[in-house]
Amino acid sequence: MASRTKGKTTIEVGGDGVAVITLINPPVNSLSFDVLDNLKSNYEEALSRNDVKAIVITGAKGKFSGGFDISGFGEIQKGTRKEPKVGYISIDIITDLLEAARKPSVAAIDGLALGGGLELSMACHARISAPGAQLGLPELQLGVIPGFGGTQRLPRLVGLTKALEMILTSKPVKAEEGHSLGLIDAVVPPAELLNAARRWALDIAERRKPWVSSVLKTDKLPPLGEAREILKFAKEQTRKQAPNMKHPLMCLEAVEVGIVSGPRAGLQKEAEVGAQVVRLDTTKSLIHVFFSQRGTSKVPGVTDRGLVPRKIKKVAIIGGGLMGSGIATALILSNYPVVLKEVNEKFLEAGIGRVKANLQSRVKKGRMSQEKFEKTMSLLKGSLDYESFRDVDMVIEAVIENISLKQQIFADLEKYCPQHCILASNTSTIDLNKIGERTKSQDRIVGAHFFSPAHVMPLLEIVRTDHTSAQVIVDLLDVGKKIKKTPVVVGNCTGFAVNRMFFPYTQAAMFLAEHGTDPYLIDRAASKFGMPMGPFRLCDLVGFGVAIATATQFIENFPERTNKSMIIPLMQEDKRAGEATGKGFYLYDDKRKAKPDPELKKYIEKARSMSGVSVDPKLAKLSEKEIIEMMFFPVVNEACRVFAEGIAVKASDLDIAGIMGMGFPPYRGGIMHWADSIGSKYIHSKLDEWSKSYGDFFVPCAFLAERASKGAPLSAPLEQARSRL
Ligand SMILES: C[C@H](O)CC(=O)SCCNC(=O)CCNC(=O)[C@H](O)C(C)(C)COP(=O)(O)OP(=O)(O)OC[C@H]1O[C@@H](n2cnc3c(N)ncnc32)[C@H](O)[C@@H]1OP(=O)(O)O
Repeated sequence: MASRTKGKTTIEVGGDGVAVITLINPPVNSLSFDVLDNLKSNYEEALSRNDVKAIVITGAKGKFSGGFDISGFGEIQKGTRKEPKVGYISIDIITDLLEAARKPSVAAIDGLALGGGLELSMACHARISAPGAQLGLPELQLGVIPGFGGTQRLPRLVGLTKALEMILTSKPVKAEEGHSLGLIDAVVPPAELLNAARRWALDIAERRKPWVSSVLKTDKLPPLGEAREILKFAKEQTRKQAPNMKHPLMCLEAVEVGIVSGPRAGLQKEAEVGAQVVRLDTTKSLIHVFFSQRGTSKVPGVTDRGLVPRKIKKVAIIGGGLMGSGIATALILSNYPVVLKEVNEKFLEAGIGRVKANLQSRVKKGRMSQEKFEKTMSLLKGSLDYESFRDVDMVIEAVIENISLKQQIFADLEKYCPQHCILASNTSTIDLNKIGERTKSQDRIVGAHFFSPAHVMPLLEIVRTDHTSAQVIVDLLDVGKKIKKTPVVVGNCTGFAVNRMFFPYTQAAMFLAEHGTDPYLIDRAASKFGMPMGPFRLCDLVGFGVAIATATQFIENFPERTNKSMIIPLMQEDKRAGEATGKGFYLYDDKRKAKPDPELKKYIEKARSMSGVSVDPKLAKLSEKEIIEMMFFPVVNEACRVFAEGIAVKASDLDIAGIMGMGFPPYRGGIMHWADSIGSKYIHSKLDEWSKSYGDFFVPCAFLAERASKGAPLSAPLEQARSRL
């Protein structure tokens, strides 16, 4: 059992005969076991008291509930909490005690009702909401299923198709949409919420309003044949979109049982499936990702010092290329006024044009109104000089990767920007100490490494040097959150965390191709493993220019463990440089669809002969599992180095960096979490074996060797405070 209580509920009975039960468990009133125990006692009290005619359930401080306390799943997985009897919460408490009670209840929803929170409200006999509240069942995203009756009640309230959409996408709807769907009975201003809910509850008690048990509704359900077709289609889509996960299909089974055999059988099935999914590896990984993602903005020695983020009122961006314009888009979308500086009118116009195009694509997709487009664009000003930099609070430099150019820019910035201004660079490879060499402002120099396209990709690497002040990091963490990025704070080194960890991924792929493994098989194996695309398709997407520039940095900085391959340079000589040129490892049609190219063999054979490599019969016949190991164990090896060097504060930060920056499948929990699921001993032994046959690229690092010798997890914190940060 958990040692301290987490959250509670209170009950207050008014003169009108309404008992108001309030969920209290900051910050999101999650439904911990303690809250649920209290809720049960308060409900029983309300039902037994003669002065109570009806019940209202609400959440403290403007939030109904963020759902079941997710850490409870972790406790069950680790065995530190005894699992409640199957169906105890969803059937015994929520259905038989709450919904079947002889006194009506109304949910008064403000802020959010997610997961178990929405499910609890659906068991009430009506739901009143404040405008804008978020309503959703995001459980699948966490690897679990709606387990408090959501698989049964949501289809009965909003119809099967809409319910499946909400469950399968995990996307919430706003209260207003919920109202039109039939999920919410009335939307009222926040100040009137509680009184409106009290009146509604009394109206039900006195039969002036209908007494609806959602679980017994049938009017929104399609006829059985149609329902089976809808479910069949949903299952097919799910198998296609989430082939490596079991829980979405298990969830659909619970929905199906409810429709075919009735809600009681459905609730029972949901409870059984709910208990099973908690033990799945994919679920453990997704829950790890939930907490790790929130953990990235907790940086020891920085965020625990009571520093308050300063207000960033205006930001300047230098360079309106792909990155600069993407960063500008991300900032204006979150209401930051931005000055975009370029070297001449033509480039400036092109940069502003790119921002415009980014926003226009939202308007086209119906995700932004024309009015909002104009308002957002009005936050962007162009400039050809530094005059407008005199009142900016932050500058982000996003020019080409040229050290002396960057040094000049930072020296200029020091002259023109106010003393408090944060001086950030979006460099992906260059040492920040070198960039700031010609200034005396080292404490306010920081890396703000965005991933392309910057207004879409969710990761922001915040790179600090030994001199960057904690205040600057706190400020940038706050900006990151405001522009809806997941920030990860990392140390200064070539490639920082993401590029450095994942460089061996492409390196290993080139090595295998040169030694006889089919590149298209490699890409297929990577996609099946869960990567958004394989390494060769990725090289085509980023373009060979970028691939060669990055490789050069790595070869210079880590010569002992880089595998030099001529495949890409040879293709580039022939003007095939990736998707932008219509061909690279693949051929591309007008719709950018990739098709394998038989000509590729020619380049690989030539590269092979230039490097004096011959086909290795063993490597030419690798299974998909072996391909994955040979590509990802070197990634694990580099991640270990990054961790051991203190470039990342926590192993879980590397998990998030890889998931958000490279698309490593979240249901594998991130690179370090995945490695630990395999075991340091096995990974070490494989790398060791390959290094003996194939050279230094595979040599396991000292950190990995040490952990393997002890059988210790790779993600365990460093024993000594060796962090450079
Ligand atoms: C049986 C049931 O069907 C199963 C369930 O209900 S599973 C739970 C379903 N609910 C969810 O998936 C919602 C998860 N939470 C969220 O999406 C977001 O936290 C939110 C939209 C509620 C709020 O977002 P935001 O304001 O950005 O705050 P965010 O930083 O994410 O969370 C604030 C804190 O609340 C915690 N938290 C949020 N939801 C939680 C939950 N359901 N359980 C436990 N902790 C939760 C976060 O871990 C974080 O803690 P920290 O401050 O110590 O890092």
